Amino acid sequence: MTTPTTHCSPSRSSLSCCQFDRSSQDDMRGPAIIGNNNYFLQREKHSFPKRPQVDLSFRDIRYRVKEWSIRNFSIREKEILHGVSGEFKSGELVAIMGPSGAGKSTLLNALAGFTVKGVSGEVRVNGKVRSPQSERWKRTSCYIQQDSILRTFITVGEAMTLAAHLKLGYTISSAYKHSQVLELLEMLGLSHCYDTLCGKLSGGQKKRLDIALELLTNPSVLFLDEPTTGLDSSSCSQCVGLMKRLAELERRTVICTIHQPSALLLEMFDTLYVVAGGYCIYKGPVSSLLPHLASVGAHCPPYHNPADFVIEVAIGEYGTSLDKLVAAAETLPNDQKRTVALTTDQPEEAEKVKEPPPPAGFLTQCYLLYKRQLLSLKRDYSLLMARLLCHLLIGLLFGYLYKGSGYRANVLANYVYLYGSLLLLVYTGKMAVTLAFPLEMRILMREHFNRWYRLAPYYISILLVEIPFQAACATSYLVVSYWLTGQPIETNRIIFFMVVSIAASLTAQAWGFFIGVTTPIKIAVFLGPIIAVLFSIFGFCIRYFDTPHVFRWMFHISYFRAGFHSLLYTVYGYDRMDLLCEEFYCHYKRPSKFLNEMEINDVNVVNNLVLILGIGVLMHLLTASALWCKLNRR
Ligand SMILES: Nc1ncnc2c1ncn2[C@@H]1O[C@H](COP(=O)(O)OP(=O)(O)OP(=O)(O)O)[C@@H](O)[C@H]1O
Repeated sequence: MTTPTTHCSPSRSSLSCCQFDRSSQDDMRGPAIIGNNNYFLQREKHSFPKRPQVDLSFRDIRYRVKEWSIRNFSIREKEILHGVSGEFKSGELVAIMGPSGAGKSTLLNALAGFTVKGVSGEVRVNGKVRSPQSERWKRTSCYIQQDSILRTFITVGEAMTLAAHLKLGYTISSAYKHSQVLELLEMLGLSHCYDTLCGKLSGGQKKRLDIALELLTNPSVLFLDEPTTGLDSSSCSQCVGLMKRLAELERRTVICTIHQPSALLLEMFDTLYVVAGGYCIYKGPVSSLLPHLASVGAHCPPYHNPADFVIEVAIGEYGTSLDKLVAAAETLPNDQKRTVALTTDQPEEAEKVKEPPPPAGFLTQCYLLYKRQLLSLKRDYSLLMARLLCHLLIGLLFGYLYKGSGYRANVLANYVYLYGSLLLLVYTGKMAVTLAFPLEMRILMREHFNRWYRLAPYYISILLVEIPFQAACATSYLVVSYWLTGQPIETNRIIFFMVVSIAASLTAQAWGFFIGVTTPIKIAVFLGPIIAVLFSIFGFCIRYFDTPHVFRWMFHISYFRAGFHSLLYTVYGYDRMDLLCEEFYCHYKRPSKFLNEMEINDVNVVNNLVLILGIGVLMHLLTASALWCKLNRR
């Protein structure tokens, strides 16, 4: 494998950075000047499977959310979109505009099917009612979020190749997929970044890579949430120019939300849909915007940017009320353009339409996602190394502090060592994933929604990395500290000790996944430790019969208690011989005496192990269910 570069370099393509810079300058001169020098206007070779053209219409779209009102101490319903309607044709570049908080992203999310909960109304695709969850719709469309969410430590080429394998499966040859990848990268002006790490791309390049990744299946409808936000004017023009080209070639429907574009950029859009306060105040061609506003008494001053003007009108700066604008928008004629949907009257066109190849199968998805995880970790191993080193160092420290406590009759020191060890393994197992997972969520949301893979392979690929690593960390700690503290060197005891400790650590990790998935990061930070401590006190220095009745159930479900008692029994049970007494009298010279007094003289280690692992499996199932709900019940 080639070493990834940290900046775009001319590799695998005749196109160079110098050409890119020149094209950027061309773009700044406006759309009319974008010529053959520009990457984005290079001819598409049409090697992608032809996809159906899609006309999208929507009626009475409403979005309601339930809000908790502290003042009234009740839940109230708030309507954000108030029954908007419209129609977007294939081959059109559509801009959804409006003041901040008008409902642009909400409308885009509802149309894309990204938001389902709370949305009512009807969306039709080529005249047929669309279900947002339908597989057919998901195959036809893609949704690109505002923030570019890419894995920073894989290269552009690797990201594209992996996406191609996942999305296009293995029914088509790797050579064909590679040619698709190269063609798309060339089309989007990213060929020279093939070996560049995604994290090192510029904002504009990231946006284009986002688009390239989704274009692999050649979707008919592209939804983009504020694709130009955060870009300079040159990159904005490039981005809108690219979207325009995507709409024109193959007559895709490209719909994006946009913040106050320049007059030049605005002209590149075919259709404008202006939202204010959750209502539509204009829908139609860009060229008809100013005449329409003039008809309601809002005259655009000369040399004023129409995009700025319509926003100013929407927020009432020209004295035109929202009601008047909404009423005027309702009188706008529907688009009379011919519907270009592929229906039975166009059999030869319809014949050319192909379903994209089936995506990779379950096991292949697991393998590819696992490979991606490993690749990222290989390049960014500092965190893993830190985790491993910390375990080793703490093992040395504990070993030093409790040196020899394993064979001495000073049982209390060993008792504290065993408790501390388990607490350490529970904390490190839990917190590492509790905090890391919320960051993963955004990538998962985007890729899962765009049908890259299913949830189960994704989750399995994460576990295939996290479980062995946590087990390795725990082992490194246990080996060092077990030996230094002088615990009994007997095969069975060593095996039980290691297995129980690692199992408890992995179950804590499962809890960590669950907390990370179900709670916001700020709450997860303290909820994780609180739960760990809560379960740990039941079993440590408190006996079952001393525990108030109301808390006794905690004994039965505490994997910490099960783990701790099993460790004590493994070390002191199974008829262990007398401990070394270096003083005149040692109360716990006989290990069985200690176990008797702690009321843990009949521990069944295997049963406890089953309980620990059972809770771990249960937590993973609950995590997967919570993830499924998050992904599918938005
Ligand atoms: N789930 C929700 N709960 C409560 N309010 C919401 C929710 N989703 C959106 N809103 C509110 O709806 C309004 C519209 O939000 P939206 O994100 O669609 O605005 P926008 O036009 O895209 O704004 P911007 O341009 O600033 O991103 C905002 O006032 C927002 O606070």
